[in-house]
Amino acid sequence: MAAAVSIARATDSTTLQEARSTDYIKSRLGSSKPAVVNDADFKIPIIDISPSFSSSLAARQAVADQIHAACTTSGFFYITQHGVSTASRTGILRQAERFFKEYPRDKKEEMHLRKSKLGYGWEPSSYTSIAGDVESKEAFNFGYEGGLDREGGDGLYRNLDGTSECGNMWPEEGKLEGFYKGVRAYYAEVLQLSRHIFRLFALSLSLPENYFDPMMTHPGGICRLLHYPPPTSPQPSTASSDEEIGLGAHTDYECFTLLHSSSAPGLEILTPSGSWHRAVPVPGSFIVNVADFLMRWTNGVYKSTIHRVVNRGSEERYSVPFFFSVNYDQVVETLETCLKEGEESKYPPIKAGEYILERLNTTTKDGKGFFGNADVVEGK
Ligand SMILES: O=C(O)CCC(=O)C(=O)O
Ligand SMILES: [Fe+2]
Repeated sequence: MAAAVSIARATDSTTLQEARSTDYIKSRLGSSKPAVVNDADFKIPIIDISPSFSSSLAARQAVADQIHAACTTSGFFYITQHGVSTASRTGILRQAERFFKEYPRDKKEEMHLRKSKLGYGWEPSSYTSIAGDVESKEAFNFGYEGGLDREGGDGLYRNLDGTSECGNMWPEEGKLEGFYKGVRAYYAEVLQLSRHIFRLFALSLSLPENYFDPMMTHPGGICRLLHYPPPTSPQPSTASSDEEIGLGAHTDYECFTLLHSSSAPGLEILTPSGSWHRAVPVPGSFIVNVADFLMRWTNGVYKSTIHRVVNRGSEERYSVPFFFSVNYDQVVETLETCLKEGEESKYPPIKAGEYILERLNTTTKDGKGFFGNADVVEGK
């Protein structure tokens, strides 16, 4: 991989109209023949990653090989025996529920998304829309800050837009006691786990295990608390054209996502034939999915698969995706080892933070972002 690249255009821009169509999302995922040609090959394996904590390289490689198989087919897999404590996992879901149910509405308004240049803060349902649907989700978003990282970085962390002041907005401690403590305990653990998994991704691509280490010295990691209320009317048990969408069809933008959720299902993954596969929560696991950077590094060999959320049941669904990125000032460009003789990269180089911010901004009505934008309400 070239050490320095000059980028004529910072990103391969997404226009608002383009960003609203599933066909467009698909087109962003490359045009080469997919490794999976039918749904029968589409698997979401459950991978016990305990051997990856072994001192034996062969044991770590064996886990990485299972990751490789998942990433080249569905782009999704569950991980178990990952080491993140039950206390943190239970704690973050409890804090999510408290925030959505107990934190006063006027206080939520004070930390509204439109006050953030970075997509952080309170995101009321329907304020944003990823694919033009009216979405039932309500969210709270926050990013990396030193206090959330047990290992500490190299001190060079920069926001998505290159600025350096902390952009997070937190609920008032007196009004939601213990919220930050619960969030920090969880974030610190999933950040550490993500660093570990990123090394497994390197092994999975036959790269040295520490290949990506210089790219995660001050990594970005956006964490999202999400609430999907039960639908207002009974939903079909399988996909139809008129369901109440929790979160519209999309791919994730970063390296990979670690998803933790309550027991209510909702995540649906687009299969090669175009049907929606329901990924039920497996107790104690995380769902891991390949996101766009890994797709771009591998020239599409690793699948950044379209997914969405529909709550079809009668329970509230809470979920907590953690979007692990490389350093936001890192350029992501196709790995030479992933290009066959004479093959061209399908993806121009991009700067990590700029790409993520641009894609986040397309979830607003005018495509220009949340900041200062009072009128972003979506709906068809
Ligand atoms: O809530 C979920 O289950 C998935 C959320 C998701 O896909 C996202 O926020 O990117
Ligand atoms: Fe997602």
